Amino acid sequence: MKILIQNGHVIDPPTGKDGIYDVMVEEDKIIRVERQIKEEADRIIDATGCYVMPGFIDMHVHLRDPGFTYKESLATGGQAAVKGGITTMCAMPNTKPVIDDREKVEDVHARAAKDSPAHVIQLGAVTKGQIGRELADIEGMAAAGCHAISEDGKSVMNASLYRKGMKKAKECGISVFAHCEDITMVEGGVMNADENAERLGLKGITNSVEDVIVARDILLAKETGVRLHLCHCSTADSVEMVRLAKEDGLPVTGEVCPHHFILTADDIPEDDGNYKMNPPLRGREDVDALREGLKNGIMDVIATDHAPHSEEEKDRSMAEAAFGIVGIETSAALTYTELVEPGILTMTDMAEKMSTNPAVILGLEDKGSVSEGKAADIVIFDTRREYTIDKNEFASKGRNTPFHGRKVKGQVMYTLAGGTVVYESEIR
Ligand SMILES: NC(=O)N[C@@H](CC(=O)O)C(=O)O
Ligand SMILES: [Zn+2]
Ligand SMILES: [Zn+2]
Repeated sequence: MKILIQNGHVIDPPTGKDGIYDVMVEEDKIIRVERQIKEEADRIIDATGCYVMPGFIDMHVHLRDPGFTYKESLATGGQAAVKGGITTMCAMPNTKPVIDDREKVEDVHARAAKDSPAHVIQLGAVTKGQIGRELADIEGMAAAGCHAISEDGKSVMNASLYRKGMKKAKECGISVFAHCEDITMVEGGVMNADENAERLGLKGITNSVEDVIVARDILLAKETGVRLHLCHCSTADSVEMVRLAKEDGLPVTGEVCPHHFILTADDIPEDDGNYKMNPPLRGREDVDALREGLKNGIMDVIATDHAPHSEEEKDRSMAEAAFGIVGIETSAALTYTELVEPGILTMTDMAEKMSTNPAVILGLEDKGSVSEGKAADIVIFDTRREYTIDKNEFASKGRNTPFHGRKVKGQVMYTLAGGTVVYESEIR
C-alpha cells in the first residue's frame, strides 16, 4: 500500500525542511520526501495549505487501563489521541493494578496493539504498587519495552529507594520520568497558594512543594547518571533548575503542559473542579517563565498529562473534585493558537517539542521526523481552521477540560500511524 501526500508544507526539525514537498509512504515507512513525486500510489491525499509534520509523541498520558476503564480505555484513549494528531503516547502506570512488572507491561502492549490506533508505550512504576516500599520489576519492564519508569501521581518520597531505582534504570538503559511533589508539604492543598485560594477559602499548594523535589531529583540524577525527565513543570524555579542542570551537562529534560503555559490561577472561575489538576495552575510569573523556557529551549517537551475522570468525579467543587484534566484532543490546537500564532514558537519549534524531542528522549530512532526511512507516523494539520473547543465532541471518555468553549485555530485533518490513515477529519 502506497500513500502519496501531495503539496503540503513539510516541517521536519531534524533535516530543517520547512517548505512545500510531497511525501510518499509505503507500508509503515516514509520512502520519499521530494518537491514533486511523479509516481503512482494507491491513495493520494491533497495536503495543499496544510502542514505535514511528524506525528505528535505525547510523553505523558493516563489511559486508565486496566482498572479504571470507566474513565478511559486503550481504545477510547487511542481514538482521542489520533484526533489530536498524536501517534505515540506514554501511558503512566497509575492504573489498577499498578503496572509494576513485566507481565503487566506485556499485557497492555498486546491489548494496545489491537485496540488503540495510536502507538502506546507503557511506562512502569518505580516501586511495587506505587507504595514506595520496594522497587518494582524494573529490569523485566525494561525488557518488555518500557522506555522509562515513573511513579507519576506521586513522588518516591524515600530518596534512598529512589536512588536505587534510578541506578537500576540507568543500568537498564531507560529514563526516569519524575512527578515532583513533596507530599509532606501539600497539607491538604487543592490549588495554587495565592489570594484566589484565600478568597475561595481553600488550602493552597505552594511552589516549593514542587521545587524541593525538582532540586532533589536533579541531584539524584547527577549522582546516578540516569536520564531524568521532569513531568508537568509548573513553576519559574523549576525552569531555572532545568537551566542549571543543562548548564551542568546533565541529561535532564523539562516538560510543560498546555494548561500550565496558558492559564493562571486567576482564570479559575468561582469554584470549578475542571480547573483542578496537579500541579495546580500557577501565577503570571510562573506562566511567563514556562513560555520563556519553551521559547529559549530550556524546556524541551510539550505533553498533555491527559488525565480523564468521570463526570461524577469532576463535577464538584475545587475542594472535592479529582485532580487532573484531559488534553490529547486539544494540545495541538492550543499550542498553535497560544504559542505559534503569537510568534513565541515557530512551527518547527512546535514539531520539535511535540515530536522530535520526545522521540530523542525516548530513544525512538525511527520517529519524530518526516524523512526518508522513518516511520510513517504523520499529522496533517490545517492552521487556517478556527473553531470552538466542544467537550461533547471528544472521543475520550473524559469531558474534564477547562478549555470547553475556547476559540482555537488548528485542525488535525489526517493522522497516519504506522502507514495507515487512522484519523480523517469529517470537515473538509
Ligand atoms: N495530574 C493530575 O492532576 N492527575 C493525574 C496524576 C498526575 O499526573 O500526577 C491523574 O492520574 O489523574
Ligand atoms: Zn504527575
Ligand atoms: Zn500524570
